[in-house]
Amino acid sequence: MPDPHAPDVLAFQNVCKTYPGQPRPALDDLTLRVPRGSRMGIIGRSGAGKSTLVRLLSGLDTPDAGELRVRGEVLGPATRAAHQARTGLVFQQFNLLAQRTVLRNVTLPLELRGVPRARRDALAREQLGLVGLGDYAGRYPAQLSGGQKQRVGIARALVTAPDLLLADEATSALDPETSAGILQLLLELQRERDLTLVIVTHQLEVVRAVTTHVAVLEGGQLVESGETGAVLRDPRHTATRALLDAHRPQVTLAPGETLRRVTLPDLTAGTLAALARSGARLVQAEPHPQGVDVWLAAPATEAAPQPGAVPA
Ligand SMILES: Nc1ncnc2c1ncn2[C@@H]1O[C@H](COP(=O)(O)OP(=O)(O)OP(=O)(O)O)[C@@H](O)[C@H]1O
Repeated sequence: MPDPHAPDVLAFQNVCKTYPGQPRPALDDLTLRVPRGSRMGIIGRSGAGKSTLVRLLSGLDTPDAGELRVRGEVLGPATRAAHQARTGLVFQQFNLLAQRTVLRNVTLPLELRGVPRARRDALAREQLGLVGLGDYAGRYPAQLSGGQKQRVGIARALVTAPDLLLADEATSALDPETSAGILQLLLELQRERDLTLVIVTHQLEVVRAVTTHVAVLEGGQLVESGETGAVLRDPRHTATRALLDAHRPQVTLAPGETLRRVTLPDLTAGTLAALARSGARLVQAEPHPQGVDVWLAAPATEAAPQPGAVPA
């Protein structure tokens, strides 16, 4: 669990950013704290300002106004290089160099820092082992699956031993199963190394599976933030509710089908309303690691069969 008394690792204070020629700010007076050791999810619809927030966090871009503090220091020209040295980045499209082997992709950040070859090879091999790719050092990116490419991306991000990891849509290009493996890996590495993880995603299941805290952006503004469970259970802002509604499962029972078991993310009023709209009737619910397992019955069913009598 993150220590509630630890100093925030990141603090945005009234941060504004407008891109040249744009009528509206991409970030508008953003104030947000990311506790050390937490896993912060940044969500919001397209254009809400998520990638801009990551660009500022990574030191790739600067705010027009306001202040960004990292580990207690204002991020600026004097501190940027040191901040970037302690920050790992994982991208949606992996950003591997095609002409380099897996090993040489992972050693790249160490090369840029002048680490001697034997040392950087040893560190990179160690990282590759940790992400499950110990035998892939000599391969090229084109010879890897999407999930393997992302593992290389994670090894490269962590080879410099950062204490902050920024993941921008790290699993959006992957299928659900591969995605789950990558999230599990991120979770394990975050815990083992006591990393602070900031994860930008449009996938609500990623927020649910991985994050301790969540911040919701809308039109460049922070409209809601807090512990993930609380925000998802009881969303206060219409933008958060709209994001949750967009992810609610649409359950339609086939003609003749009387009962079906499905896993729902939660049983909040929004989910129940979505179920009511779909016409399905909730028969029974029980906890499930990813939410709630529910048995749904068609509305026309006179006497719904008992769940235990129906094969799952
Ligand atoms: N380089 C740029 N030049 C001009 N405008 C930009 C630039 N990058 C982003 N914007 C604008 O800033 C706003 C926020 O964009 P940003 O990419 O941060 O949103 P986002 O939440 O990451 O969106 P998405 O989920 O689609 O990636 C948008 O209105 C976008 O059009």
